[in-house]
Amino acid sequence: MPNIKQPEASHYINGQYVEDNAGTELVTRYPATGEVVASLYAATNSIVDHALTAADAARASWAAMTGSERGRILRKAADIIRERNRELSVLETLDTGKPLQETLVADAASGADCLEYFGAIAAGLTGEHIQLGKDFAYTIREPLGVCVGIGAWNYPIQIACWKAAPALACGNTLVFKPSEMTPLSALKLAEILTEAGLPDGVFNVIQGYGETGGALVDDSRVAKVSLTGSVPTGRKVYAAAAKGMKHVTMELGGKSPLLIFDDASLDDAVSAAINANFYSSGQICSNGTRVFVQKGILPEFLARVKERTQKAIIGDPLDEATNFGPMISQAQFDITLSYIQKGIDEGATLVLGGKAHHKGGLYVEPTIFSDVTDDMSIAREEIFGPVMSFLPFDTEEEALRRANDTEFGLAAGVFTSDLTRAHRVVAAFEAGTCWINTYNLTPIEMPFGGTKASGVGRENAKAAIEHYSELKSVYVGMGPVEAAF
Ligand SMILES: NC(=O)c1ccc[n+]([C@@H]2O[C@H](COP(=O)([O-])OP(=O)(O)OC[C@H]3O[C@@H](n4cnc5c(N)ncnc54)[C@H](O)[C@@H]3O)[C@@H](O)[C@H]2O)c1
Ligand SMILES: O=CCc1c[nH]c2ccc(O)cc12
Repeated sequence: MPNIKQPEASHYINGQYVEDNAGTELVTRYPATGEVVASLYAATNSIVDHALTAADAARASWAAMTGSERGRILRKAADIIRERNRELSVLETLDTGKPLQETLVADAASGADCLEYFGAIAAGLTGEHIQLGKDFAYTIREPLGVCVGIGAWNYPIQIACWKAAPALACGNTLVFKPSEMTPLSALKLAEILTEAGLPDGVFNVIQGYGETGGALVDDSRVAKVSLTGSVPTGRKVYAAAAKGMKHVTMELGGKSPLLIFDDASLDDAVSAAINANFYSSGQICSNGTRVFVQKGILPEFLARVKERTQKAIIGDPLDEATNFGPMISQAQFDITLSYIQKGIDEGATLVLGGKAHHKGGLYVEPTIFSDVTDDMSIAREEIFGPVMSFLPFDTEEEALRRANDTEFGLAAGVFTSDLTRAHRVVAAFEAGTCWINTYNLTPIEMPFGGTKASGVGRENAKAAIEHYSELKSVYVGMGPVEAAF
């Protein structure tokens, strides 16, 4: 493991590192070997208050700057992230265990894209003029105030940027709490934003477990909460935010369907099914883990997926040849293996994998099940691990009914060469993000988010602006004012 410089302290508030070693210790380990990467402390009440006080104090002057001024800082931060992509990617690999081959292209890079995108549109965030005869109205687009971001562990810097960039572009300030399992890259983002010229207090990072997140959500100074996490956490955070009538964005879990029709380009569909289940060792919220395949092509499709999956290079995530890494944590490793056992016990056929990988560490083999039925646990519950389930279907109507028969609604995909069918199917999907003849592409220019239990609101694209600002309506009477008496 490369020697990484320990962060100067656990938290970043008001443009500088801050420590309070009265907090609970928070140790982050390299999932490939269990070696300690860094040792930090969770926020005490005083750190939570310090961060919120800083964000509240910075609010007025940040909101008073022009969009162009704010945008310039975000774009500069994007440039610095790109210059330091390798260093940030190594850090992300150490924290998450994801292959460097992935983090070099998907994590900080997506964060930079996001800062650049919102940096570019910041100057154009305006209200509108509404002519009403001789009277008129106009709207003023205002920031919400102090926002709180709470992150999951699978895409730490990407999640921090997907929240910070739109929040800051709209003139809000932010306190971000990364997942307790991946605390490091958000601190680097804070350093970079300061270097890019961000005024102190506008972006703050504090570490902690769920209770720190809870303390942030409950604070009366907070106007908005954006959570990326599981559905059970989402329910708690949404309920707590509702007490204070706060705005929310909820980016939660999923059990997304991927429908492969018999007229699909099989090579493309096989690649998509592999990406949709094994990229990041299956630890992606929008993964297409229920792969519905039309009966006629199922044997060949399954054979091709199996053959290609056997070529996965499982190894040290820091080796750029590795394309399949360990699970993030012992808990995620145990959960995944227990679902695999449930799959076997409930009668699915294990086609490939199914075991802890012989290399040791927290590796679970890429696993494929066929003969999966809709009622099985592996077809109903989010696993968040490398477990692909094949479900055969006969007709479009049947596939759609079964695809939608879930509490989740994050994402869905369809492979077919029949364009009419493709659009008909996505129109019927109960999911916030859909793909036709591809899967899991999440460019910043496209809104991302879920319906049903998978979430509320959208990240990225212009849609995110509506979730980080609100409109004040102003009616202008040009006279005279008439009254009944
Ligand atoms: N929709 C998306 O964009 C998206 C992206 C990535 C991950 N996810 C989902 O995230 C989950 C995996 O991440 P995880 O295990 O870190 O999720 P999690 O729900 O356990 O934790 C997420 C974050 O919430 C915090 N938290 C926990 N309890 C809290 C509480 N009561 N109040 C405030 N904060 C609290 C945690 O400390 C962590 O920072 C999966 O379900 C996955 O699908 C969703
Ligand atoms: O889980 C994090 C966000 C996300 C959802 N789908 C994808 C696909 C590829 C990524 O790099 C990130 C994500």
